Amino acid sequence: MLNSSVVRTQRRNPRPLSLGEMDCLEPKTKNNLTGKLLLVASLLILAVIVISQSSSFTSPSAFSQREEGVTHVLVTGGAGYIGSHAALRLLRDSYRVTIVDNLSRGNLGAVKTLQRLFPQTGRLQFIYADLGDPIAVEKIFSENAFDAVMHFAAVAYVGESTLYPLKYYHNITSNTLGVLEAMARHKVKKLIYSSTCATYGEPEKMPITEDTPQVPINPYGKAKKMAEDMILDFSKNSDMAVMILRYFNVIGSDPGGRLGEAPRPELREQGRISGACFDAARGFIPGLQVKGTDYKTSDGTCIRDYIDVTDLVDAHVKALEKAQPRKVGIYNVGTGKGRSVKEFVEACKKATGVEIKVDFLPRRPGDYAEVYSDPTKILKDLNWTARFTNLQDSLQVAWRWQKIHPHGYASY
Ligand SMILES: O=c1ccn([C@@H]2O[C@H](COP(=O)(O)OP(=O)(O)O[C@H]3OC[C@@H](O)[C@H](O)[C@H]3O)[C@@H](O)[C@H]2O)c(=O)[nH]1
Repeated sequence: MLNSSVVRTQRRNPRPLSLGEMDCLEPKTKNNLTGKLLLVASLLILAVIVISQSSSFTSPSAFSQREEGVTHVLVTGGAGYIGSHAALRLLRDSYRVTIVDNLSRGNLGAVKTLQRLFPQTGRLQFIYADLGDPIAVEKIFSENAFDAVMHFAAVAYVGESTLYPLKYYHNITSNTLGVLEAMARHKVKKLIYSSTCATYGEPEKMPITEDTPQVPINPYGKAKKMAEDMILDFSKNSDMAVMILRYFNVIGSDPGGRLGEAPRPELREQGRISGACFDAARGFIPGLQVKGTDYKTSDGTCIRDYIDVTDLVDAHVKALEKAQPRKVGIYNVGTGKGRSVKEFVEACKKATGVEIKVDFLPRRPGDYAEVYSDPTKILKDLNWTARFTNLQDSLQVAWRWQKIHPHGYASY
């Protein structure tokens, strides 16, 4: 729920937002009086902006034209955990970035942080829009000259996908189709697509190479696989440069402490192991629930390949640089090492310094026993390899941010 009709209009008719306007997108408070005061303040801010045509407001025209030597990247889902880290890296490397996000899973605080870090006109703009809205998507592509798209925007919880499969097919598969069609209409030449190891399902042979058959076993993996298939079919008769990155399990956060993975209390039941670990360490939940102890693995718990978000965004930038017209590159992005959930829990205890209580539960629907990557191809082709491979260190970096932001970007 957002706090003004202005905001609803904004999502239907998207345009870049200034920092002041972004305040209108903050979640509605439960306290009525505070809510009304916020609404009045927001409207006043909007009025001031409209009257003064604020000079600090990043000019949209800078984004509507190409500039020699500057690559303009549309980062969908750029307010989210991985997307915001990618935007930070792109901005650091002097790319021009347009973030599009519907803030359903993303965080305005991440965008504001980026705006504060990169206040220069023409570097970063934020558009509040839903990729499921074809009119909004067309407007975004017709008013901006993108050189590339990094398509992160997606719901991404395996457990949730088993409960609400249609949400996943809509948000992942259908929205990717919309983005792809808009890219084709507006001749955007490069696509870096966020795919997942969940597209492989439960392979018989480990480690997983890019040639391992994709047999997804949950709606999340199936929705991503269908999106991949659409992209691959389209690319057969297109000059688009395509890179499909299949991430393994992403952890960690910006070593500079500027960004992190904001907790999502409303999705706690379906959340990822890293979020559960930090919630348990903070005392927000009574303990960490290990879901499944009877898998055919060394200690009975699932094996995953945990990849640090800093390494992951590095893979994106390398993919962007190396993407070639009429070519598709498909790469696993992982460390090549499998760690059990029990090992993860031990690393989490050490990283947080909290003796977390652990409960052992039955299996979670949609889970596969063991996945870890063979990252040989990405090393060979893109000269990329994971550098942050110590689980405890990655969790410690993330914990530093989590401790300062127990309620995500809302808490300072
Ligand atoms: O509270 C929890 C959460 C998770 N787990 C277990 O931890 C393991 C990892 O689960 P997560 O939910 O963190 O991650 P998943 O492996 O299901 O998928 C993850 O990796 C691939 C990405 O593309 C997905 O977006 C991401 O959700 C599973 O075995 C799961 O059952 C728990 O034991 N307890």
